Amino acid sequence: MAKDPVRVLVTGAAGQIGYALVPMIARGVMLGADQPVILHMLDIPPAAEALNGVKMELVDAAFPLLKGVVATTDAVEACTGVNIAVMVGGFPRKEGMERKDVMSKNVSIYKSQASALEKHAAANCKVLVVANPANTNALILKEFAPSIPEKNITCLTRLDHNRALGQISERLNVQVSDVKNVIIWGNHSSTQYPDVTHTTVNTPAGEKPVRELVADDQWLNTEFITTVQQRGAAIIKARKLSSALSAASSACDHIRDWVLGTPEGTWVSMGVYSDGSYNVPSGLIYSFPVTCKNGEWCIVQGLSIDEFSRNKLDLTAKELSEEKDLAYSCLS
Ligand SMILES: NC(=O)c1ccc[n+]([C@@H]2O[C@H](COP(=O)([O-])OP(=O)(O)OC[C@H]3O[C@@H](n4cnc5c(N)ncnc54)[C@H](O)[C@@H]3O)[C@@H](O)[C@H]2O)c1
Ligand SMILES: O=C(O)C[C@H](O)C(=O)O
Repeated sequence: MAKDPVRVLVTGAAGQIGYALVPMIARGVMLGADQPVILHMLDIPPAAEALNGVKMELVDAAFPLLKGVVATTDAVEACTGVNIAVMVGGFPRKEGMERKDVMSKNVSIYKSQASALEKHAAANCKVLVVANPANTNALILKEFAPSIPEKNITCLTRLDHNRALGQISERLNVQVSDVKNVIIWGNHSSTQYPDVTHTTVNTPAGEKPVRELVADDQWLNTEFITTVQQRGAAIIKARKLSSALSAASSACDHIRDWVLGTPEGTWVSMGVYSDGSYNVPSGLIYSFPVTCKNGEWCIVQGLSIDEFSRNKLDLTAKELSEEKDLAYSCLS
């Protein structure tokens, strides 16, 4: 029997990530090749004509799984009945701007959209915040939508996770699909900590630790980390636009694994509400290693944290606490 369609909201759908993301969702990349979808696309009035153009293209592409499209500038109409909300709408970082510069523009958007989601989304709607500052926008959304369970509000650090996998794959000249269990700790910013302590590579001789195969701790502890931390800025410098196809693809990975589950023995990185695990202060949206099953994520427990890692976990937590204070000062 055919499945009922799932309603997926994409905010900022007329923007560049939106343009890459909506066809992926309509093709089944996010929820599976047997899952029909109804797309809800929200943007602001100046982008209404462009949004309508995206809707026209979705019709023209004749996606078999796409059972309907709502394209609107009305947040209530956009949020009504949605099962999944991918929050991309906002003001992107331009060359030379720090993420903090975009804070005040974006947190007020997330405060108002929190109310629309809380009142009109389907019960148990899963929320993924992509727009920067992603962790802090997600935290504001959580705080101003108190009836949405905190487990349902997450932010995107899967792009950073995938970037780390990509760097290891290039360095070792192995398939990216053979590398697993990197961790992105903390903020989706240049203080994030890409950690390969527990990362392995599938080789003809079995699974091997990345540290053993790379055999260059100096590179892993310096250049590898900064390359992943600065990758967003490097893309902006090269494209004069922030990353879009990789962000869209990683957003699909994030929701797919959350809804359909992570493969046995594999974890992924998600920005989730901290509960004090790994002595990260509670009350932040912080990226942790998680496994997912039956539509629920769970922080991987018991991983060893050495002194080098501890300092990096604390540094990015400190930045998130400061961002939280700044966000509240922007809102007051
Ligand atoms: N977390 C990540 O890994 C990651 C990666 C890349 C980009 N980003 C962030 O994603 C966001 C979107 O990037 P982009 O390149 O698509 O930007 P973009 O400017 O191309 O698109 C943003 C869209 O949001 C719309 N918008 C603005 N305010 C809105 C509102 N109140 N409601 C609905 N829509 C609104 C704009 O009109 C625009 O169409 C940016 O904040 C960017 O920094 C995050
Ligand atoms: O760094 C940015 O502002 C862009 C985006 O978050 C990215 O990681 O590519």
